[in-house]
Amino acid sequence: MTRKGPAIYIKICGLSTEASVEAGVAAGVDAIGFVFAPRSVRFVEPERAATLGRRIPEGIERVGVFQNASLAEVRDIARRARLTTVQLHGTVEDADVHALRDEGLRPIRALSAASFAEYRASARPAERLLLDAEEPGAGVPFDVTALGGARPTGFWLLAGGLTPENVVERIRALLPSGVDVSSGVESERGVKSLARIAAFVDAVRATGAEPTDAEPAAAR
Ligand SMILES: O=C(O)c1ccccc1NCC(=O)[C@H](O)[C@H](O)COP(=O)(O)O
Repeated sequence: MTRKGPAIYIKICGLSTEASVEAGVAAGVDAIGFVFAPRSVRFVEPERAATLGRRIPEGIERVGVFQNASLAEVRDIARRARLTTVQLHGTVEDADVHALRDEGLRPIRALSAASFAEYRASARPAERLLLDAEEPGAGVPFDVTALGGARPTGFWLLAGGLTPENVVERIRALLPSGVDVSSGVESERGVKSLARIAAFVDAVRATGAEPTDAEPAAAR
């Protein structure tokens, strides 16, 4: 793959320390994610995320990760954590996505690869998507055949079990606009490895790959 346009978008997720945020920024990521799912080992309080977010330069998205959260909860945490972006797992109402977008947040709808066919058949307007394994944040890649040969037509992130070792192969197989990683850049569950963050970003950038689809203008 030779680079002809902008680089593949990279999001590192589940950060909770200054050192890991600084490692992501230094490596040149496009987005840093904070997990607000209460039972997650990676959960951070919104105020802690706001403090960490002060180390993130403008232009890098500060993403809040939610699972089955109400619109009121997402709004409240987005304000307290100073988020630019919300990543919505679980049951997600279309009206909530539209409302959050209208309020200036940048929603990413997370779908399991297995549910993508049903989503695609619903012919919704363009929105940013993340295709993930059945259990988010578990470090397990999804079976590519679950997509039935289809893939999103707009901006979309590939997630689920990515690592510095497999990300190039997964990009080549699925041609996403960007990639999202959490477990694969950890030394143990919930503990980010600064060396693996750098190795992951280096591996993606070394492909010279360009995103396959532009981000929908309405989502910018
Ligand atoms: O990280 C969690 O514990 C988590 C909990 C609930 C919903 C989402 C969660 N994480 C999302 C992510 O970390 C990533 O967006 C994605 O699932 C990739 O995770 P991984 O397979 O660990 O790289």
